Amino acid sequence: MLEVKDARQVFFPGLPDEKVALDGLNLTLAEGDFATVIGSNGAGKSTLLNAIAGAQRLDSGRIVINGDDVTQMPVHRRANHVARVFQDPMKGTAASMTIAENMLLAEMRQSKARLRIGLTLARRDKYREELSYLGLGLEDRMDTPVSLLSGGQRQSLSLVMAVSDRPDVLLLDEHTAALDPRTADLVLDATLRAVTALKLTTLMVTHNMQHAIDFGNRIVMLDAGQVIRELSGDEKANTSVPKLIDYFSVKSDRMVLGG
Ligand SMILES: Nc1ncnc2c1ncn2[C@@H]1O[C@H](COP(=O)(O)OP(=O)(O)OP(=O)(O)O)[C@@H](O)[C@H]1O
Repeated sequence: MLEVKDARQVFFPGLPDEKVALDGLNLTLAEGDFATVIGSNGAGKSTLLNAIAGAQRLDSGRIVINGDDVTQMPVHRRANHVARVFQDPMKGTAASMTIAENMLLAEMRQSKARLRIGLTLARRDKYREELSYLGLGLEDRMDTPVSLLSGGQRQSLSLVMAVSDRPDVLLLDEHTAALDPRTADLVLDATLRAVTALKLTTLMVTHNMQHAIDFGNRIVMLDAGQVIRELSGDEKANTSVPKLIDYFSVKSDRMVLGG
């Protein structure tokens, strides 16, 4: 379960270019919820993910994961709870290391217990099996340096690494935005399979409204650092891209009119 309580984050406070990125944002995801997060540029999506991952300390408010208050927990300790896949395929993996070495690194980082370092046969078997679920043949290229993989293969590897230790919360930060449509679909398929099989509590930021509708069980709409609307159940099932766009324009009209 993920709870974001009264999260507030202001950049350059008191200065002329002050930016209120999170304005008392509240959000609760139950265990296994898969929420897509949409909002216009500057709505606060990345700041929200940074706050949950610990990359950014909140000015005020709290982040609670499975009942543990992690607000003050540094990013490296939060890696036991939170996994993240970024938009840039170059960001989640180490280019000069092989696929297997990258997976070992991820395992060491996420592990809740102290692990013995080393690419044992047992580990290689486990990695091979995890990679095989992608259906990309990466399990036969475990000693290939990651620099030789395509963006889509690299992003798929990032996903496998992120979910391998079943994180309490999975953050997907526009993780298919930099891929061509066919590869994006492959990575999204793999995402859906992993999130469903492992029942992961997931937040997926996307600028693609159709993806926001097609994936997950909830849609979270952000505007000006707040959740302005959430859709789930029948409301989500019956929504459409024009309806989502309408919700945003209604909100902007209100803001313009000061309502
Ligand atoms: N490190 C920073 N320093 C200063 N201002 C920032 C910083 N990060 C974000 N902001 C500001 O905070 C606000 C929210 O930004 P954020 O990146 O969270 O929005 P977003 O919804 O992810 O936007 P986008 O869709 O463009 O990625 C914006 O006004 C942005 O300019």
